[in-house]
Amino acid sequence: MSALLPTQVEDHVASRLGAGDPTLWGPAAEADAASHLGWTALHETARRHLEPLEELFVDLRGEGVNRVVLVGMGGATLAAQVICATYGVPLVTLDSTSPDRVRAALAGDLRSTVMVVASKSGSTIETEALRAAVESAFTGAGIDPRRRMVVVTDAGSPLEAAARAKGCRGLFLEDPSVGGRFSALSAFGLVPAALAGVPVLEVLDEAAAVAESLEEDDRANPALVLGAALAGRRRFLVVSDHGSGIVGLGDWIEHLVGGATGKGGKGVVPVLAAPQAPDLGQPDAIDCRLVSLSADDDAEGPVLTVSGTLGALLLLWEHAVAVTARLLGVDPFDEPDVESSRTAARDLLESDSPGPAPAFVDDGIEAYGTLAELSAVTTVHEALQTLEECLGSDGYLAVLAYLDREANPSLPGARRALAQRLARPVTFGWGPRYLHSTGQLHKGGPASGVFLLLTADFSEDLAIPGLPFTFGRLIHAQAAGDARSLSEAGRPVLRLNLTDRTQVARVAALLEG
Ligand SMILES: O=P(O)(O)OC[C@H]1O[C@H](O)[C@H](O)[C@@H](O)[C@@H]1O
Repeated sequence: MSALLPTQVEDHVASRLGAGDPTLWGPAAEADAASHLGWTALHETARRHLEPLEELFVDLRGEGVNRVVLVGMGGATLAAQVICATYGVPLVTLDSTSPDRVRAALAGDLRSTVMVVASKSGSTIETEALRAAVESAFTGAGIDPRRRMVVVTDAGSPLEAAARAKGCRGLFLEDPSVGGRFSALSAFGLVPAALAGVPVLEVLDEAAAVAESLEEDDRANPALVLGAALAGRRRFLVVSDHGSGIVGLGDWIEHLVGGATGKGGKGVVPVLAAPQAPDLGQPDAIDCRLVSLSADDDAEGPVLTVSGTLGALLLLWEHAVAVTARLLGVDPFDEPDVESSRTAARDLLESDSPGPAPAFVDDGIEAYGTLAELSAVTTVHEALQTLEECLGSDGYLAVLAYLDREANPSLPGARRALAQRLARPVTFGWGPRYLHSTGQLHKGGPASGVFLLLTADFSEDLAIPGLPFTFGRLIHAQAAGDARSLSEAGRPVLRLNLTDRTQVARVAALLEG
């Protein structure tokens, strides 16, 4: 697995990365890399946030405010979720445009709530819509939203300007040179976690304790070992947690690996799985086990075992994936295929057209797709078979559910049986969340994925204050927009729209076969 390792040592990749050398990914990526390498020093530079954070924490607690609702998408929220979950500290993350999910988050106790709005760009549509919804809920409850809103964004973003104009309770600015997928140890990871009650200095200290070793041009450097292993022949990274104690790290790894490597037809496809998942039987799968620091590595066969403290692991994976991107010959910091879905969703929101009619309706489930074969089928069962027949011997199936994750907790469980039945890796993502995680990879990575999108009609929609469409319309436009860009990228896509949410169980049973 480590055939690629010696050249990384000879090329001084680790020390050059530590020194912020933008030439590491080749001439085409140099300009982009030059403005995205601030993350390698975050374990030191992010300490500037700690004092103001502590003051704000004490003030808010003094007012009885101890519930943190984090509003944001992808890299703006995933690290804070891992940090809070690992420390066992509650954090409510609002990263869904499902009307049901938004309504549920707003139904919590607003008197004890502070909202953290996190967005690097400050212009992500979901974040904007969710911020408006939470703000209006505060106002409706007789609470001044400015006193309960903390903003984390890049210096100079439109969100900074809006936060200043409004006069919100806290404003934490991050350095725009920190690449979004590499921002775990920045204000994006630290601010929500600290306000929720995590002693975040510990996380920075853990990262600082390993930082030097990750920059050593040495064959034993774990970032080089991991980075080289991910860039080998095997294209599926099956990540399973064997008691690492780091809760939710897989979701964060999925976003980092998918977004940083999945482009130009290349990339590593992350698959989050339980131990002994059927996906591991495939010859092109890497068995990557997250283990606890004390675990013995007694695994047999080609297995990657990764352990460390939380801060160390966040920094290790960032360094490793930057190395993998170099070996694959891609720019880890760009996302050339993310915009197409956003544009398609915007077009759909602006259009008055009702959109294409379903290919067929089977007992209340509407099937949409561009596969020519769909015109010959009339049942969901046959449509799924048609999609599955598109799966090549090097392919994967992605199930992408634009549903309320809290209301459908068992749906991801269908993944295992499906992987067993298809004898190919299967990934599962919640929409629109995955658009900001594996969305880049699905459209721009290896052209071997086939896609099943699940959407649903909502019995009760929800208005978005200040925007001319509802959350229900937004989530449908996002799903249909991604289906369109996946099809345009040549990927087989089937979208099933459930007109009644009880049909989730029927679809899950069909998937399990
Ligand atoms: O932080 P924001 O600018 O709101 O961006 C949120 C997310 O948007 C995009 O989808 C990127 O692919 C993600 O890496 C990013 O985390």
